[in-house]
Amino acid sequence: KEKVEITKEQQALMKIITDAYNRHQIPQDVAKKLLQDQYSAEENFLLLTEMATSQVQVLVEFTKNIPGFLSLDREDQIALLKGSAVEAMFLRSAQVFSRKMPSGHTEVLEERIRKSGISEEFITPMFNFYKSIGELHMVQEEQALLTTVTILTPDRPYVKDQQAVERLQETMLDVLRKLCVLQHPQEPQYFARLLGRLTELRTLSHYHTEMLASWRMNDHKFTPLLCEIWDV
Ligand SMILES: O=C(NC1CCCCC1)[C@H](C1CCCCC1)n1c(-c2ccc(-n3cccn3)nc2)nc2cc(F)c(F)cc21
Repeated sequence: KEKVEITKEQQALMKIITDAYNRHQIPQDVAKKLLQDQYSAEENFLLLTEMATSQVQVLVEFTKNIPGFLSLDREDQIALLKGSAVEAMFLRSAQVFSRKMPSGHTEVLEERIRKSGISEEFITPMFNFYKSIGELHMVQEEQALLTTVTILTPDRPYVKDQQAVERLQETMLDVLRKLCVLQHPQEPQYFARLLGRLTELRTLSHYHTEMLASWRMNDHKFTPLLCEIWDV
């Protein structure tokens, strides 16, 4: 049985990333807001654009804390942020949905999201993803590292020095792999399952432009930042 051990440096790296991940949270809790009231499709769309805009700002702050990120080529930093913003948003949404809530709250939240204005065809893949993330019962270190691995994806459009990004991502994958073995000793395939979710996440993120366009309302308005990030 191979002895898996997280080194001192890896421990420090994990702490930096997890602290940054927890520090850079969405200011106001969107789940609470959705549980409090039922909104129209227009109000929900506005809420989504507000939440997504502040999430991008939070994502930028978070990436500054990823050791090595700021040493990457400046334009590559932008390419990585632009390329991962939608995935990071769906990943965060999945983590919000999977949080332990008082009984019955998750069902109400699911109902509110189903009726929010998103067109039917995207609801199933979205909730399939949310539930598959929930089933993993990730600890916060795993959540933070998984988001970091998503941001450090070398094959995003316009990345010039892919090797530099690959080296950083591999450093994070090594820590995540060890953490998975230590946190889920009964499940040797856990790390592989976790990475499999990133494939599901990329597929879901391909729908996001259509999801926006098909939101049950006319005249979709976006913030300037979202126009940059969402290609709308
Ligand atoms: O605000 C949300 N997510 C934020 C974004 C930033 C980080 C935190 C969460 C939304 C929300 C806006 C109001 C209506 C109802 C949905 N949300 C979503 C969601 C739904 C659709 C999209 N689309 C992206 C492109 C097209 N659709 N994105 C996120 N899933 C959620 C899961 C929750 F538990 C949940 F609580 C909210 C969730």
